[in-house]
Amino acid sequence: MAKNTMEVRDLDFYYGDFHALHNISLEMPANKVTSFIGPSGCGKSTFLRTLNRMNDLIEGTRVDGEVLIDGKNIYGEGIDIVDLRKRVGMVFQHPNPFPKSIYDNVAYGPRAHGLKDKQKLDQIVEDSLKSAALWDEVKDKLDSSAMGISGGQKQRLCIARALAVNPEILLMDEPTSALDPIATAKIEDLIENLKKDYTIVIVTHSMQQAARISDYTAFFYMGDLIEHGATEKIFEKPENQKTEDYITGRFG
Ligand SMILES: Nc1ncnc2c1ncn2[C@@H]1O[C@H](COP(=O)(O)OP(=O)(O)OP(=O)(O)O)[C@@H](O)[C@H]1O
Repeated sequence: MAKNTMEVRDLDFYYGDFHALHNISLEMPANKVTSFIGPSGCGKSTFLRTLNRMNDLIEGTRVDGEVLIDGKNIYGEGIDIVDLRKRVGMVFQHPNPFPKSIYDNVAYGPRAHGLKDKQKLDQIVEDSLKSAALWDEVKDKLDSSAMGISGGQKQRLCIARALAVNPEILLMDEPTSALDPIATAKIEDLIENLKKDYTIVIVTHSMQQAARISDYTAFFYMGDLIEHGATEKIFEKPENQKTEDYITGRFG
C-alpha cells in the first residue's frame, strides 16, 4: 500500500439501533482527491467522521470493521487518538476559527503538542499559511483577530490550522458550501495543490465540484456505498442505475 493510503474494510456504523453505514469497503489513495457524493442523509458525513474517529464523540455509536492507514487499523489496540487526529486533519463546512489572532489560530495545534520555540512556531505559521494560499493576504496582520477576515479567508485559515500539525490525510466536510463562487474557486485550486503532499477526502453536495477536483468519486445511497471509481468513469459511464439516476439529476 502506498504511504498515507487509507483503506476501509467491511465497515458498519450504528447510531444506537440505527444502522447508518452498511459494510463499506473503499480505498482512498495517497496524493489523490477522493470525493463522497450522494443525496442528503445517505451517510457521507458519518463515513468521513469514521476516518478519524470523530464519531467517538457521539454517545451510543458503534463501529465494526477496519479503517487502515498504511495498513494499521485506527480502531485497533494501542491507537493514540490525539496522535490519530494529528495525522488525520479535518476541515468543516462552516469555517470555525478560534476567537484569537490569526497567528494563534495556526500556532494552536503545534503549541498543544508542546512546541514553545518562538522561531519554530513562526516558521510553522508562515509555512502553513503559505500552503493554505493565505500568507500574502494576512502576513501584515498576523496579530489581528481571525474573526475579522472574510469567510473564504477563514476557511483557508482553518486549512492552515489543520496543516500546522503536519498531517498526512486531510478530511473536508463540504468545505465550500458556505462560500461564494470566488472563494470556492480559491479553495478548489488549493485542494488541487495540496494533493501533492496529502491524501485528501472531501464530502461535497456539488457534483460539479466532485467532477472538477476529484480523482476518485464514491457514490453513497441510504448507507450503502453504491459505486466508486475514477471520477470520469463515475460521471460518464456509471455501472449502477442508481448512480446514473443521481448524477443525471433524477433524484437527490
Ligand atoms: N448524531 C446522530 N444521531 C443519530 N443519527 C444520526 C446522527 N447524525 C446523523 N444521523 C443519521 O445518519 C444518517 C446519515 O447522516 P449523515 O449526516 O452522515 O448524511 P449525509 O449524507 O452527510 O447528509 P447531508 O448531505 O445532509 O449532510 C441520516 O439518516 C442521519 O439522520
